[in-house]
Amino acid sequence: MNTQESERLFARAQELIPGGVNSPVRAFRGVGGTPRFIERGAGAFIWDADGNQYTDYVLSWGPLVLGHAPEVVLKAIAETAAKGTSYGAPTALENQLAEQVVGMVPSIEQIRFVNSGTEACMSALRLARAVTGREKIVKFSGCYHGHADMLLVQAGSGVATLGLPDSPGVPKATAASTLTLSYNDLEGAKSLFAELGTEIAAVIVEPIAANMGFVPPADGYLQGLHDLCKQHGALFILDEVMTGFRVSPGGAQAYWGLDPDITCLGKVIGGGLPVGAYAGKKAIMQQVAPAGTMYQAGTLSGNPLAMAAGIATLTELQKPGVFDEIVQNTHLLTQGIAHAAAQAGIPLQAGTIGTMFGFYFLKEDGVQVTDYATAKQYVDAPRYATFFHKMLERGVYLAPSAFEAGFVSAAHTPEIIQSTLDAIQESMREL
Ligand SMILES: Cc1ncc(COP(=O)(O)O)c(C=O)c1O
Ligand SMILES: N[C@H](C=O)CCC(=O)O
Repeated sequence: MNTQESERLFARAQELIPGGVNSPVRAFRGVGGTPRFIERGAGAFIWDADGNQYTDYVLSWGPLVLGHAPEVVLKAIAETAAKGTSYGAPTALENQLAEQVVGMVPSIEQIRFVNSGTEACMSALRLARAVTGREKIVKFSGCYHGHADMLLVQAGSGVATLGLPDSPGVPKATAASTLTLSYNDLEGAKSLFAELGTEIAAVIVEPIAANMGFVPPADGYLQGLHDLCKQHGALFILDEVMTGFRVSPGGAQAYWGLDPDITCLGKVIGGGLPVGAYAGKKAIMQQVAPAGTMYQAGTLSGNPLAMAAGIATLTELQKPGVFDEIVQNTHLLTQGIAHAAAQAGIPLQAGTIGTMFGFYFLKEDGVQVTDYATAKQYVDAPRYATFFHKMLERGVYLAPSAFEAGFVSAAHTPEIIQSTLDAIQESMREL
């Protein structure tokens, strides 16, 4: 495979941009080699600067649930852009996307749009602190909620991939108000609340821990966390930036029957443009300025192009059969991955919920990853790196890290999935 142009672009990028990338996970540090510079995408495929074609299971890290460059989204963006790109004043499009989200996601009564998942989580926590008058927050090791100071504590995603310490630059006092627990350990949460319950403003959790690979919640775990919050007067924040409109059209909360106080959204809600949102019960959201006193703002928040892309994406996703078909194809893929590993005699843990999936190469049989500690202990990251490159050579683009999830889109047909499975079988046989 010729990658000369990507290599040339990467060399220049490293002179201009730290590490050559504008978000660390893109740099291939977890798997080695040169990141591919992408020139275009269509449907399930992307093409790099050297003209190589890949079936894409990263999909811009989740947002592209309809695949690359879907006509409905491009048309909505073009029609909106023809009228202007930003006004810094309200538009009907914001109402329209808000109506859609309120209609789709069970717990949401009001929503505030921002520009990224980071902003959504950061603002949700400020709101929780404002509402409760408390300062401490609880997060889970290996979960990632963006890069706001108080959330860069035992974080997942690139922080986990690069094995970084908690980031320099985060004030000690800020980090001190973030308490961390192990994901899936309800007893640990109970002990913490028994000790510090009156000081805790909120628990923030990824419903599926998908920034340390793919770790589903144990039965009753998420509801158990919410019950603890209720008992102690803390708010329960569900970070659905990744799971929103992916685990089900109503997100993980609809899938598991949860009723969070605040929900964080991002990725799919912007249809591939930069959008995030925090949302929840009206009584809580009414504390946000100018309805209330908790301040949060944004020059480009509710940007018309982004709103139009989000509306088009969610409209398409709600058409009969569209979501279910993606789910079926995601299952097909995950079953095939597990089957290929079994045939090759490779210890593997694979999982899928909705349109998300993930798999770990394990160091031994009979172990299971349930949290960040077991992910670090049991996952064979070097084997994933070898596999990743074999797949890349065969034209399949997976997440360049053993600790990230995968995504399927409406453009991934059973035929495309089958050709990926053929590549998986061949690659696993060579491991
Ligand atoms: C669960 C979760 N929350 C928050 C974020 C932060 O979103 P963004 O990268 O848009 O700031 C991400 C992804 O990056 C995420 O996966
Ligand atoms: N795992 C991250 C988000 O889900 C990857 C996106 C990024 O940080 O660039």
